[in-house]
Amino acid sequence: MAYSWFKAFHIIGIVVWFAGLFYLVRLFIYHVEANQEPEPARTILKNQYQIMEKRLYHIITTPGMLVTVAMAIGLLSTEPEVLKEGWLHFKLLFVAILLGYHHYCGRLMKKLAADECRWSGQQLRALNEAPTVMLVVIVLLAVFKNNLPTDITAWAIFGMIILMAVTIQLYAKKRRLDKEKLIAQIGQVPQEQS
Ligand code: HEM
Repeated sequence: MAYSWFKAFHIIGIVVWFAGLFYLVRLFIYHVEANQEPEPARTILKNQYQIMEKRLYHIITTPGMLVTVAMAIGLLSTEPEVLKEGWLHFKLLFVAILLGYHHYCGRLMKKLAADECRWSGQQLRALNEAPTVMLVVIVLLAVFKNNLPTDITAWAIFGMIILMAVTIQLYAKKRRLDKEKLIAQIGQVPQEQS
């Protein structure tokens, strides 16, 4: 029974942790792109994003991570023989990378606050794909364990995920280009009239 409770809250922790990780880097993107706004909007937006990032990191993301890890320790102490299984070793490798990513997001947040972040919006968008990859790999390892499927269904699902990711990226790019075009047009209107 204790094992099921640990597992349930392990999964709840994961949902909270990832919600925080995904939204945090999205806020970083808005924060960096606020530099393109004229004053006083730039300062107002940057200050607002800074507050939102801090709250999200300290009140949602880090507690989500702590619940996930604490419940994982509960799972392992209830059934220590799981520690000998190969899938768990692979999973722990990816979890270690994820923890590194979490820590790095905290550092980026401080750099943004100090106006020292050198990442562009485009680079941050690419960075925001990293937790998706880790989520997919870790969940597949946790569910399939040592029997990761390699049949046609598995490849079809994998292909669909890639297709969805590419479509989302292309759509986001199109929206950015449309916005840039609109800004350029608006910029030209007063010049044409004068
Ligand atoms: C902190 C390191 C972690 C450890 C030591 C750990 C360990 C475990 C263990 C022992 C189980 C129970 C397996 C079972 O009974 O079938 C489990 C379940 C699970 N873990 Fe983790 N985990 C960790 C982090 C994560 C992370 C970061 C994710 C997601 C990204 C994750 C996703 C899952 C899922 C989805 C299950 C449920 C699998 C199922 O019931 O089929 N775990 N974990």
